[in-house]
Amino acid sequence: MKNSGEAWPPEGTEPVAAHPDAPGPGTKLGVHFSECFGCGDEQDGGLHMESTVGDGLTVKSQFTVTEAHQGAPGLAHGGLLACAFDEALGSVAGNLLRLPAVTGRLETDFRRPVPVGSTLFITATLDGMDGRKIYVSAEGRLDAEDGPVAVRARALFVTVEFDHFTTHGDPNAWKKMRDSNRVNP
Ligand SMILES: CCCCCCCCCCCC(=O)SCCNC(=O)CCNC(=O)[C@H](O)C(C)(C)COP(=O)(O)OP(=O)(O)OC[C@H]1O[C@@H](n2cnc3c(N)ncnc32)[C@H](O)[C@@H]1OP(=O)(O)O
Repeated sequence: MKNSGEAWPPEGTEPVAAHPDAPGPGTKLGVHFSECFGCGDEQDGGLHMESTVGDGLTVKSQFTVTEAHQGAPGLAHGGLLACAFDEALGSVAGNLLRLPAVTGRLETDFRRPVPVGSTLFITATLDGMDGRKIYVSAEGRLDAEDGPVAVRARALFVTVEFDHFTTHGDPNAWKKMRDSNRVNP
């Protein structure tokens, strides 16, 4: 991944294999939580991203930019693009490792404007782990798998215990997510 700044992944990162129970290449991932801003189908203003496991340690996601996602007129808001990458990067970490984790650090490089009506084809890759630290990176191409690169991102996710979500979040929403059988705690 050609980002600016230091080497990626950092020294000390170890390669990882997908969890034996991780979904295989070609598996459509669906919605992990119906109210998630990134993928939820009960979140009207959300990004409604769709993701599929790719080859190797990748997840492929698509995000179509609508008028609800504008910053400048006719162009996607950079913060929402960062959100799309947070979702894609979290999906590759969570689905392939089957570990609960949260975003600790997220970097984005915006290389081209992303117009309303366009679709970003995002490929997120699991780069490795160092203890609780999970390193992931992604690039988003405009309107086709082989379109021009519009956004690159990389992130550090940190594994947490499940009580992170019930202690700091909404236990009832967590129960709703478990009951929907869309995530595997
Ligand atoms: C099927 C499922 C689908 C799942 C699909 C999911 C898709 C959804 C994706 C959206 C995900 C999100 O937005 S999550 C929401 C946004 N993120 C958050 O709310 C996280 C808020 N932050 C925190 O709760 C905390 O800071 C933690 C948990 C990240 C870390 O706290 P901690 O548990 O006390 O651990 P701590 O010792 O501080 O950090 C552990 C190690 O990580 C390093 N570390 C921590 N933060 C950073 C950082 N920003 N930059 C560099 N390094 C960091 C530390 O130096 C340390 O390294 P060393 O000493 O070990 O070397």
